Amino acid sequence: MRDEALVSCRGVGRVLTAGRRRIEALRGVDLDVAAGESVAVVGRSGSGKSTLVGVLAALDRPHTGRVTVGGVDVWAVSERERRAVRRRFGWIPQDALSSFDPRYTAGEVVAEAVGDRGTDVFELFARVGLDPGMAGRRPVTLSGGERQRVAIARALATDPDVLLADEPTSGLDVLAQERVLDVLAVERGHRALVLVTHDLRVALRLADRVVALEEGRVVADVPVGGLAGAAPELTRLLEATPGLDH
Ligand SMILES: Nc1ncnc2c1ncn2[C@@H]1O[C@H](COP(=O)(O)OP(=O)(O)OP(=O)(O)O)[C@@H](O)[C@H]1O
Repeated sequence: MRDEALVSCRGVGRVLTAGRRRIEALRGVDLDVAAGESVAVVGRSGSGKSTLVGVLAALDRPHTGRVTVGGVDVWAVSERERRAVRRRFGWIPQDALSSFDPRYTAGEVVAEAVGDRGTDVFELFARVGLDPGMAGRRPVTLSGGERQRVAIARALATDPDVLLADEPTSGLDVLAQERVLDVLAVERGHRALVLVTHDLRVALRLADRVVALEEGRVVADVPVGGLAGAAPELTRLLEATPGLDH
């Protein structure tokens, strides 16, 4: 493990089963994320990106290997200690709406995450570019992009060391995507960011490093500056991304 790694995976494997099918969703994954570092995880559908995020956040237990967060071996400690590890992560799901309690207003969704921390909910709304007047609305009445920004405000409510975003702009129109990316760009560097994306342009804009998965394996782990001429998986993604100069 590099000394500066905040989150570290070594030899991580995770097997999922669907009926009789046994899927090795992750195989021997080694990955380090340093404090304040921004890492994009790319790869085609089913390559294991979401599974990796669940393992990084200490939510899902790997079947092989080890995950450490801040030097804590996540699955070797008590459940209580693991919960403390989980609080270091802020989770921005792909589908914000289904992650909200339907009984809550947008403000209540964020207030619940704030808990007794004393952070101002309206300030969090302003930070993600939402009119504080929206706090009284039910998320179902908000646009997709606004909901996603509520999810970011909720993730920021705990002042996490790591923001985990799983396809945070999927299904949004271009303008809404831009707004979400702008909000994440402000957080970049202040805390670590692990961003799952299909879109290499998003990776180039927000990440310091790009990690590519293929069939559960890390096939490339390169600084953004060194993308051109990198591993074949990345080259294919670059070629498949329209409008990219490379
Ligand atoms: N709950 C589950 N039960 C069984 N298999 C699963 C489950 N979730 C995912 N898988 C399988 O595990 C593999 C990795 O899935 P994962 O969702 O991590 O990929 P992904 O790269 O995030 O895909 P996508 O880009 O489509 O979200 C895939 O083959 C998927 O079909």
